[in-house]
Amino acid sequence: MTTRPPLPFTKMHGLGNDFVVFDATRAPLALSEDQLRFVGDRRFGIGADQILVVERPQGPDADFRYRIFNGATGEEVEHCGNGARCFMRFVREQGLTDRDEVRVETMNNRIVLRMQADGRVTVDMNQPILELERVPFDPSGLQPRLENGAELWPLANPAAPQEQVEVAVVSMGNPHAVQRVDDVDTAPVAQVGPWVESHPRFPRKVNAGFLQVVARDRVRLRVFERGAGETLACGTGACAAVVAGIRLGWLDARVDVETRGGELTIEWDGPGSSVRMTGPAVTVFQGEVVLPAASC
Ligand SMILES: N[C@H](CCC[C@H](N)C(=O)O)C(=O)O
Repeated sequence: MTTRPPLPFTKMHGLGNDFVVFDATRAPLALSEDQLRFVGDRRFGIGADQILVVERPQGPDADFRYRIFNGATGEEVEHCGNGARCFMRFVREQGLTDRDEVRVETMNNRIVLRMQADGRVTVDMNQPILELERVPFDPSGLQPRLENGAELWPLANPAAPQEQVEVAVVSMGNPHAVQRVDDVDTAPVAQVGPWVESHPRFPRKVNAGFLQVVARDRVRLRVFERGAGETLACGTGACAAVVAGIRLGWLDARVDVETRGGELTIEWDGPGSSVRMTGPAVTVFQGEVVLPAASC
Protein backbone atom coordinates (compact mmCIF):
# COMPACT_ATOMS: atom_id res chain seq x y z
CA MET A 1 0.00 0.00 0.00
CA THR A 2 1.49 3.36 -0.99
CA THR A 3 1.91 5.71 1.97
CA ARG A 4 1.61 9.37 1.14
CA PRO A 5 4.11 11.68 2.86
CA PRO A 6 2.76 13.73 5.76
CA LEU A 7 1.89 17.31 4.76
CA PRO A 8 2.87 20.14 7.13
CA PHE A 9 0.09 22.60 8.01
CA THR A 10 -0.51 25.54 10.36
CA LYS A 11 -3.77 26.01 12.26
CA MET A 12 -4.76 29.68 12.59
CA HIS A 13 -7.79 31.85 13.27
CA GLY A 14 -9.02 35.39 12.80
CA LEU A 15 -11.53 36.09 15.61
CA GLY A 16 -12.42 32.41 15.81
CA ASN A 17 -12.95 32.04 12.04
CA ASP A 18 -10.48 29.22 11.71
CA PHE A 19 -8.18 28.02 8.99
CA VAL A 20 -5.77 25.30 8.00
CA VAL A 21 -2.92 26.93 6.08
CA PHE A 22 -0.66 25.08 3.63
CA ASP A 23 2.59 26.48 2.22
CA ALA A 24 2.74 25.78 -1.53
CA THR A 25 5.53 28.30 -2.25
CA ARG A 26 8.22 25.62 -2.45
CA ALA A 27 6.25 22.88 -4.23
CA PRO A 28 2.85 22.93 -5.95
CA LEU A 29 -0.09 21.55 -3.96
CA ALA A 30 -3.21 20.31 -5.76
CA LEU A 31 -5.87 19.04 -3.36
CA SER A 32 -9.09 17.42 -4.57
CA GLU A 33 -12.46 18.61 -3.20
CA ASP A 34 -12.77 15.45 -1.09
CA GLN A 35 -9.27 15.97 0.35
CA LEU A 36 -10.19 19.60 1.15
CA ARG A 37 -13.43 18.44 2.80
CA PHE A 38 -11.37 15.95 4.85
CA VAL A 39 -9.07 18.76 6.04
CA GLY A 40 -12.10 20.90 6.97
CA ASP A 41 -13.94 18.07 8.75
CA ARG A 42 -13.98 18.62 12.53
CA ARG A 43 -14.44 14.91 13.30
CA PHE A 44 -12.62 12.91 10.63
CA GLY A 45 -10.01 15.51 9.66
CA ILE A 46 -8.35 18.58 11.17
CA GLY A 47 -11.34 20.99 11.17
CA ALA A 48 -11.51 24.49 9.68
CA ASP A 49 -14.02 26.96 8.25
CA GLN A 50 -11.71 27.53 5.31
CA ILE A 51 -8.45 26.08 3.93
CA LEU A 52 -5.84 28.63 2.76
CA VAL A 53 -3.05 27.83 0.30
CA VAL A 54 -0.05 30.18 0.02
CA GLU A 55 1.56 30.19 -3.44
CA ARG A 56 4.12 32.17 -5.40
CA PRO A 57 2.47 34.88 -7.56
CA GLN A 58 1.50 34.32 -11.20
CA GLY A 59 1.88 37.99 -12.19
CA PRO A 60 4.74 40.51 -11.81
CA ASP A 61 3.13 42.94 -9.36
CA ALA A 62 2.46 40.66 -6.42
CA ASP A 63 4.53 38.91 -3.77
CA PHE A 64 2.25 35.91 -3.20
CA ARG A 65 -0.92 34.21 -4.46
CA TYR A 66 -3.73 33.38 -2.04
CA ARG A 67 -6.20 30.53 -2.65
CA ILE A 68 -9.19 29.93 -0.39
CA PHE A 69 -11.44 26.86 -0.13
CA ASN A 70 -14.57 26.53 2.00
CA GLY A 71 -14.06 23.70 4.48
CA ALA A 72 -17.51 22.15 4.29
CA THR A 73 -17.68 21.93 0.50
CA GLY A 74 -14.07 22.03 -0.71
CA GLU A 75 -15.13 24.69 -3.22
CA GLU A 76 -12.67 27.46 -4.12
CA VAL A 77 -13.93 30.99 -3.34
CA GLU A 78 -12.88 34.49 -4.25
CA HIS A 79 -11.93 36.04 -0.92
CA CYS A 80 -11.59 35.62 2.82
CA GLY A 81 -10.91 38.67 4.97
CA ASN A 82 -10.01 36.97 8.25
CA GLY A 83 -7.89 34.58 6.23
CA ALA A 84 -6.02 37.48 4.63
CA ARG A 85 -4.88 38.69 8.05
CA CYS A 86 -3.74 35.17 8.94
CA PHE A 87 -1.97 35.01 5.54
CA MET A 88 0.17 38.02 6.58
CA ARG A 89 1.08 36.46 9.94
CA PHE A 90 1.83 33.13 8.25
CA VAL A 91 4.28 34.46 5.64
CA ARG A 92 6.12 36.43 8.33
CA GLU A 93 6.30 33.55 10.83
CA GLN A 94 7.35 31.06 8.15
CA GLY A 95 10.17 33.35 7.03
CA LEU A 96 8.65 33.75 3.56
CA THR A 97 9.07 37.52 3.90
CA ASP A 98 10.48 40.01 6.38
CA ARG A 99 8.45 42.91 4.99
CA ASP A 100 5.67 44.69 6.87
CA GLU A 101 3.58 44.99 3.71
CA VAL A 102 2.91 42.39 1.00
CA ARG A 103 0.84 42.41 -2.20
CA VAL A 104 -1.24 39.29 -2.71
CA GLU A 105 -3.08 37.99 -5.78
CA THR A 106 -6.50 36.50 -5.16
CA MET A 107 -8.75 34.67 -7.62
CA ASN A 108 -10.17 37.89 -9.04
CA ASN A 109 -8.19 40.78 -7.56
CA ARG A 110 -5.15 41.89 -5.63
CA ILE A 111 -5.04 42.91 -1.94
CA VAL A 112 -2.37 44.59 0.18
CA LEU A 113 -1.66 43.30 3.68
CA ARG A 114 0.16 45.35 6.32
CA MET A 115 1.44 44.06 9.69
CA GLN A 116 0.84 46.74 12.34
CA ALA A 117 3.23 47.37 15.24
CA ASP A 118 0.63 46.05 17.71
CA GLY A 119 0.45 42.70 15.88
CA ARG A 120 -2.89 43.38 14.23
CA VAL A 121 -3.08 43.30 10.44
CA THR A 122 -4.64 45.91 8.13
CA VAL A 123 -5.93 44.70 4.76
CA ASP A 124 -6.73 46.97 1.81
CA MET A 125 -9.77 45.07 0.59
CA ASN A 126 -10.19 47.11 -2.62
CA GLN A 127 -13.40 48.87 -3.57
CA PRO A 128 -16.70 47.10 -2.94
CA ILE A 129 -18.47 45.80 -6.05
CA LEU A 130 -22.00 47.19 -6.28
CA GLU A 131 -22.99 46.29 -9.84
CA LEU A 132 -25.61 43.60 -9.23
CA GLU A 133 -24.61 41.48 -12.23
CA ARG A 134 -21.05 41.30 -10.84
CA VAL A 135 -22.11 40.11 -7.39
CA PRO A 136 -23.91 38.17 -9.01
CA PHE A 137 -27.53 38.91 -8.05
CA ASP A 138 -30.64 38.69 -10.25
CA PRO A 139 -33.05 41.56 -9.40
CA SER A 140 -35.45 40.91 -12.28
CA GLY A 141 -39.06 41.57 -11.33
CA LEU A 142 -38.11 42.99 -7.92
CA GLN A 143 -38.77 46.53 -6.74
CA PRO A 144 -36.17 47.69 -4.17
CA ARG A 145 -37.03 49.97 -1.26
CA LEU A 146 -34.61 52.93 -1.14
CA GLU A 147 -33.01 54.34 2.00
CA ASN A 148 -30.65 57.27 1.58
CA GLY A 149 -30.71 56.42 -2.14
CA ALA A 150 -29.41 52.87 -1.58
CA GLU A 151 -31.37 49.71 -2.42
CA LEU A 152 -32.87 47.17 -0.05
CA TRP A 153 -34.11 44.16 -2.04
CA PRO A 154 -37.09 42.02 -0.97
CA LEU A 155 -36.14 38.34 -0.78
CA ALA A 156 -38.76 35.63 -0.22
CA ASN A 157 -38.04 32.17 1.11
CA PRO A 158 -38.65 29.92 -1.96
CA ALA A 159 -40.05 27.22 0.36
CA ALA A 160 -42.32 29.63 2.26
CA PRO A 161 -42.90 32.82 0.21
CA GLN A 162 -44.72 34.57 3.06
CA GLU A 163 -41.33 34.64 4.82
CA GLN A 164 -39.58 37.74 3.45
CA VAL A 165 -36.46 39.70 4.35
CA GLU A 166 -34.88 42.86 2.92
CA VAL A 167 -31.21 42.65 1.93
CA ALA A 168 -28.50 45.02 0.79
CA VAL A 169 -26.39 43.32 -1.91
CA VAL A 170 -22.61 43.92 -1.89
CA SER A 171 -19.60 42.01 -3.23
CA MET A 172 -16.12 42.21 -1.69
CA GLY A 173 -14.99 39.87 -4.43
CA ASN A 174 -17.30 37.33 -2.81
CA PRO A 175 -21.08 37.84 -2.62
CA HIS A 176 -22.90 39.19 0.48
CA ALA A 177 -26.58 39.78 1.33
CA VAL A 178 -26.89 41.95 4.47
CA GLN A 179 -30.12 42.36 6.45
CA ARG A 180 -30.66 44.68 9.40
CA VAL A 181 -31.93 43.13 12.64
CA ASP A 182 -32.81 44.64 16.04
CA ASP A 183 -30.67 42.19 18.04
CA VAL A 184 -28.15 39.73 16.58
CA ASP A 185 -28.51 37.51 19.67
CA THR A 186 -32.16 36.78 18.84
CA ALA A 187 -31.88 37.02 15.03
CA PRO A 188 -33.11 33.83 13.25
CA VAL A 189 -29.65 33.11 11.74
CA ALA A 190 -30.05 29.31 11.72
CA GLN A 191 -33.52 29.51 10.14
CA VAL A 192 -33.05 32.34 7.62
CA GLY A 193 -29.32 31.96 6.85
CA PRO A 194 -29.59 28.69 4.90
CA TRP A 195 -32.33 29.81 2.51
CA VAL A 196 -30.67 33.17 1.87
CA GLU A 197 -27.33 31.39 1.26
CA SER A 198 -28.78 29.20 -1.48
CA HIS A 199 -31.42 31.62 -2.85
CA PRO A 200 -31.83 31.19 -6.65
CA ARG A 201 -31.38 34.96 -7.20
CA PHE A 202 -27.73 34.42 -6.18
CA PRO A 203 -26.38 32.10 -8.91
CA ARG A 204 -23.10 31.58 -7.02
CA LYS A 205 -24.91 31.47 -3.65
CA VAL A 206 -24.22 34.17 -1.04
CA ASN A 207 -22.93 34.93 2.48
CA ALA A 208 -25.90 36.02 4.63
CA GLY A 209 -25.14 38.87 7.06
CA PHE A 210 -27.28 39.91 10.07
CA LEU A 211 -26.45 43.49 11.12
CA GLN A 212 -27.43 45.24 14.36
CA VAL A 213 -26.64 48.97 14.41
CA VAL A 214 -25.57 49.98 17.96
CA ALA A 215 -24.29 53.46 17.02
CA ARG A 216 -23.06 55.22 13.86
CA ASP A 217 -19.56 53.89 14.66
CA ARG A 218 -20.41 50.53 16.23
CA VAL A 219 -22.33 47.48 14.99
CA ARG A 220 -22.82 43.83 15.94
CA LEU A 221 -22.73 41.22 13.17
CA ARG A 222 -23.43 37.53 12.64
CA VAL A 223 -22.83 35.84 9.26
CA PHE A 224 -24.17 32.57 7.93
CA GLU A 225 -21.33 31.97 5.48
CA ARG A 226 -21.64 30.43 2.02
CA GLY A 227 -20.17 26.94 2.18
CA ALA A 228 -19.38 27.07 5.90
CA GLY A 229 -22.51 27.87 7.93
CA GLU A 230 -22.39 30.42 10.76
CA THR A 231 -18.81 31.31 11.67
CA LEU A 232 -17.63 33.23 14.73
CA ALA A 233 -16.52 36.07 12.45
CA CYS A 234 -16.49 36.93 8.74
CA GLY A 235 -14.04 39.57 7.53
CA THR A 236 -15.51 40.17 4.08
CA GLY A 237 -18.94 40.04 5.75
CA ALA A 238 -17.91 42.83 8.12
CA CYS A 239 -16.68 44.89 5.17
CA ALA A 240 -19.88 44.29 3.19
CA ALA A 241 -22.08 45.12 6.19
CA VAL A 242 -20.28 48.42 6.86
CA VAL A 243 -20.38 49.41 3.17
CA ALA A 244 -24.12 48.66 3.14
CA GLY A 245 -24.68 50.58 6.38
CA ILE A 246 -22.77 53.64 5.13
CA ARG A 247 -24.65 53.63 1.80
CA LEU A 248 -28.00 53.32 3.60
CA GLY A 249 -27.15 56.27 5.85
CA TRP A 250 -26.89 54.27 9.07
CA LEU A 251 -23.11 54.43 9.68
CA ASP A 252 -20.10 56.78 9.58
CA ALA A 253 -16.82 56.10 7.73
CA ARG A 254 -15.09 54.22 10.60
CA VAL A 255 -16.96 51.42 12.35
CA ASP A 256 -16.05 48.93 15.07
CA VAL A 257 -17.68 45.60 14.25
CA GLU A 258 -18.45 43.24 17.17
CA THR A 259 -18.55 39.61 16.05
CA ARG A 260 -19.02 36.53 18.24
CA GLY A 261 -15.28 35.96 18.00
CA GLY A 262 -14.13 39.50 18.76
CA GLU A 263 -13.81 42.96 17.20
CA LEU A 264 -12.75 44.29 13.80
CA THR A 265 -12.38 47.89 12.61
CA ILE A 266 -13.67 48.67 9.13
CA GLU A 267 -13.11 51.99 7.31
CA TRP A 268 -14.59 53.16 4.01
CA ASP A 269 -14.58 56.72 2.64
CA GLY A 270 -17.27 56.03 0.05
CA PRO A 271 -17.43 55.31 -3.67
CA GLY A 272 -14.05 55.26 -5.41
CA SER A 273 -12.18 54.31 -2.23
CA SER A 274 -10.95 51.00 -0.81
CA VAL A 275 -12.43 49.31 2.23
CA ARG A 276 -9.81 48.86 4.96
CA MET A 277 -10.11 46.14 7.60
CA THR A 278 -7.94 45.89 10.74
CA GLY A 279 -7.97 43.02 13.20
CA PRO A 280 -6.02 40.19 14.84
CA ALA A 281 -4.55 36.98 13.40
CA VAL A 282 -3.50 34.08 15.61
CA THR A 283 -1.32 31.02 15.04
CA VAL A 284 -2.63 28.16 17.21
CA PHE A 285 -0.45 25.15 16.34
CA GLN A 286 1.50 23.42 13.60
CA GLY A 287 1.14 19.81 12.56
CA GLU A 288 1.39 17.23 9.83
CA VAL A 289 -1.48 15.46 8.10
CA VAL A 290 -1.54 12.37 5.90
CA LEU A 291 -4.30 13.05 3.36
CA PRO A 292 -6.53 10.26 2.01
CA ALA A 293 -5.98 9.40 -1.66
CA ALA A 294 -7.85 11.84 -3.92
CA SER A 295 -11.04 10.23 -5.24
CA CYS A 296 -12.43 13.20 -7.26
N1 LIG B 1 -17.59 31.73 3.04
C1 LIG B 1 -16.99 32.79 2.20
C2 LIG B 1 -15.45 32.65 2.18
C3 LIG B 1 -14.83 33.00 3.53
C4 LIG B 1 -15.18 34.39 3.98
C5 LIG B 1 -14.94 34.70 5.46
N2 LIG B 1 -14.44 33.61 6.25
C6 LIG B 1 -14.11 35.96 5.61
O1 LIG B 1 -13.42 36.10 6.63
O2 LIG B 1 -14.24 36.84 4.74
C7 LIG B 1 -17.53 32.66 0.78
O3 LIG B 1 -17.92 31.55 0.39
O4 LIG B 1 -17.53 33.69 0.08
